[in-house]
Amino acid sequence: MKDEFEFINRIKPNKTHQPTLIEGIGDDAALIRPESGYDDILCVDTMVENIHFNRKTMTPYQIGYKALAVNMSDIAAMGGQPKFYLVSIAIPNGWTETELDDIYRGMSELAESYEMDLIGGDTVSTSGPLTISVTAHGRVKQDRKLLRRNAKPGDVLFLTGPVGLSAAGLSILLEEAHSDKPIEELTKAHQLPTPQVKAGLLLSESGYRIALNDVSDGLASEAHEIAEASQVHIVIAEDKLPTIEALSFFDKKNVLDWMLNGGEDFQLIGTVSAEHWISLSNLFEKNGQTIHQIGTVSEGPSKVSLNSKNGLMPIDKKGYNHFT
Ligand SMILES: Nc1ncnc2c1ncn2[C@@H]1O[C@H](COP(=O)(O)OP(=O)(O)OP(=O)(O)O)[C@@H](O)[C@H]1O
Ligand SMILES: Cc1ncc(C[n+]2csc(CCOP(=O)(O)O)c2C)c(N)n1
Ligand SMILES: [Mg+2]
Ligand SMILES: [Mg+2]
Ligand SMILES: [Mg+2]
Repeated sequence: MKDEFEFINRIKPNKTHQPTLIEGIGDDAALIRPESGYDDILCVDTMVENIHFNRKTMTPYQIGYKALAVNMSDIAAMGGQPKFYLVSIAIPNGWTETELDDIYRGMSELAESYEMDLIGGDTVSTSGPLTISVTAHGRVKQDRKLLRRNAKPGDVLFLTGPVGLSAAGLSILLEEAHSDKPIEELTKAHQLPTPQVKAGLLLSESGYRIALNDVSDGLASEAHEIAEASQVHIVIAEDKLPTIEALSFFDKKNVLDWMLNGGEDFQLIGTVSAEHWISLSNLFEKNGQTIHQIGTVSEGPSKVSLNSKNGLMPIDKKGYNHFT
């Protein structure tokens, strides 16, 4: 890159969507106006080259798209509507201007479909790997937030869609797993995950008491987070886990491990009272969204078990961990 100022001018959006934006890119910081009746949601997730992606697994466009998608997923997991984002990027030598533009194109095309505005960020050089950190802002109606601590014994455990696809896709991209059958759905799930914003909004608008989490580290790990925050025992029924045909081309043991511990699927896992489950699933059907019951919630102590044909077995918080 010749000059970071020229770069910032290039990535600056030439139009914005959100009426609550007062000042976007260009001053010391962005200004947004709070909206009465809503709480603001703020989150940040970072992607680091060789940890979250490498040159073989993701194109620059996909890196940008996913860096924003994972943050929209956390907004969705709070039941929120995403509104704004900021991007901090540390760029090593060797990345071309075209590649950097492609990273931003990946973000802006995803942002555009949700009318999210880029309102700031930071651009630095680094002697380390490319690192991109996206801060997202969203809003949720006051008192409609969907917290991990909301689960209660007797609840239904649900999932918005199949998991394990991203881990399968990653294994294929890393050439650890192979199949002659069509597997594009798996690699795409890894590279261009869809944040479940519409599902999160439906869950929030339902008005029911809902515990919710997005599947970034793996189904088992996210279920543990709900179990710990709510002090409950979560039971996942193996035969109720939704799947897709492309996963059936792989060894069953691998598939179960991808499903439970793979992560990066960004589906939403949550709980709702048994009383409200049918009307919630009807609401999803009416709105063209999927939701599946995958288990139940019972009295603590907090733990997660898998109910399979071998009986009930406790499962560990074995998902992705950066330091083990
Ligand atoms: N370095 C940090 N400093 C302050 N708070 C942090 C830090 N890292 C995580 N947190 C906070 O800890 C909580 C859990 O974060 P975590 O990153 O595990 O959630 P997540 O984004 O849902 O998961 P993932 O990062 O796997 O997508 C959040 O409230 C987050 O803001
Ligand atoms: C090249 C390559 N190797 C391994 C992985 C797997 N991986 C990395 S981070 C993560 C969990 C979410 O991270 P975080 O907790 O930081 O949100 C997973 C499953 C990958 N994506 N790319
Ligand atoms: Mg995080
Ligand atoms: Mg999350
Ligand atoms: Mg996250």
